[in-house]
Amino acid sequence: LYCQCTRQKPAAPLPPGPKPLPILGNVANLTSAKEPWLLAERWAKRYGPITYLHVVGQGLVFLNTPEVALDLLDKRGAIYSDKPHLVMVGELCGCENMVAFTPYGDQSRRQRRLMQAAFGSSSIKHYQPLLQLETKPFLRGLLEDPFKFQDHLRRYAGGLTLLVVYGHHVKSTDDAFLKLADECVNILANRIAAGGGIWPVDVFPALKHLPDWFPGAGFKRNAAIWKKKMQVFVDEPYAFVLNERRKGTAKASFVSTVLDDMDGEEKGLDTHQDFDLRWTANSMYAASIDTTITTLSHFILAMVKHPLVLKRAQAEIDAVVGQNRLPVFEDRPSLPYCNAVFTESLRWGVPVPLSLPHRLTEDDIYDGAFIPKGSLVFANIWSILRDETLFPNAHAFNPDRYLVPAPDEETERRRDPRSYVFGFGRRRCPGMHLVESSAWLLMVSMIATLDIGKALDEYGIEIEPEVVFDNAIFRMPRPFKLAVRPRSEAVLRLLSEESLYV
Ligand code: HEM
Repeated sequence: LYCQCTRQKPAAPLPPGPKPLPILGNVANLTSAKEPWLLAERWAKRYGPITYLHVVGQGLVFLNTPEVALDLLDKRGAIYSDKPHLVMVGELCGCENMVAFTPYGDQSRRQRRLMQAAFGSSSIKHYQPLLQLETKPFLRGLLEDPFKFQDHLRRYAGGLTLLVVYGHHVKSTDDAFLKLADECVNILANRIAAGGGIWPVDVFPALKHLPDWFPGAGFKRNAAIWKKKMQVFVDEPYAFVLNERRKGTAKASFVSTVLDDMDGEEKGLDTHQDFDLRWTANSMYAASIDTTITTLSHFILAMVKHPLVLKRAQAEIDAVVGQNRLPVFEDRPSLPYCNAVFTESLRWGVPVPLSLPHRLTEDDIYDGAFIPKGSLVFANIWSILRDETLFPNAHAFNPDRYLVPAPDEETERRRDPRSYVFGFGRRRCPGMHLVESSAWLLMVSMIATLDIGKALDEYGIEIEPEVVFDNAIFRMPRPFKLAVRPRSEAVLRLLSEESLYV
């Protein structure tokens, strides 16, 4: 089949996969999938560690075990780190400079160096006081209107990211940057990248030469509007930091840290660096919102479904922290059960189940199978985190699985979901150290202050949360019903006090 699309003769058989139709390939297999990761899991069970299929000649490869994902995406990272070249998303909407879409090369390496410098594990402690600022407003919002928990999470993730990336403190939902950011993330997720970001112009690139007024060229007119909006979102918060620095009032943030480091250099910022920094900062924002909402929604869902886990975690917090203050990072080593709940939430939720696709830049042979250049390669994180040998009774939410010490370091690494949930290789999530602090803090703060459980219907009968997934990239549950109550009067008093951290 590969020979239908290229005149080259494959050097070995392609990896196994579902039988394709002539020319169209596996279009039918994919379009019917609501939760594509379930389909990928079925193929993994049937065909083994690597699955291959194609859609109109475009190869799609799923890597279904940790070994294969590490061997290819990590060890052969030099050829497995490019991104799909998308005409609509990249060229026409101007997102080609966003980190998650940047082709592999000098630009992507420069962007990742910036993120590593500012968001590497050793830098995160500088942001920890900022992370505490957004906790109380979130908890208050959740108590006021529990059904809107995802709106509160969106506001929380937005506020936190503006703070950490640009040092901008959001004080109300009318905040201009927050509104701009919300609008742009919405355009990106629900307009530009809806349907996986593939548009007819990606299949037939000649369409981009249609005149804007031409019938059917509406996508070009929309792209021009969206591109302009995204540029404002890239420039305005960045200009805010430059201005704050001129006034001497800038807070520590991703942008200010990078600029401070560059001040030491003789020439200051050249145009390249300036361009890289403003786009990299913007990418951090876009990448953090849906991932954070998804991760924390799964934690809340787990608490609704498992009241005994919540009780046990609360008892641990009461013993270590008491009820007169919120947990802080220094408490973390004394909270092993809460840490296990956090780890299990990452595993059970699988926020980005098929990771983001990497594009293979050279033909490759692995374990006797031929993987063609240009294939889009997906790490099947979902199947790895539901693997019964790694995680017995894998569908159950069970923090206890981490409480028995692992016999050795290798087992410890293999059973830690962090080895997988953030992807693999040179495009691995650069926000993972931030999440490790921010999501942990929010989870333990919820555990410390709130009773989270099932909502009751008009007859006082508990409503089982209905769990539905609509998004093909993020495993974000549709908002479900729940009940949230303060654990005590003391909690209410604590939450009404303003934060004094900054
Ligand atoms: C629990 C929350 C999160 C999860 C599960 C997650 C997961 C992922 C995954 C699976 C990828 C694809 C990696 C790959 O291609 O191999 C990714 C990429 C990325 N993530 Fe995250 N992420 C989270 C939060 C964040 C946050 C908070 C930020 C920013 C502050 C962020 C920034 C990024 C960026 C910029 C990329 C693109 C990297 C590249 O292509 O080089 N993520 N993330």
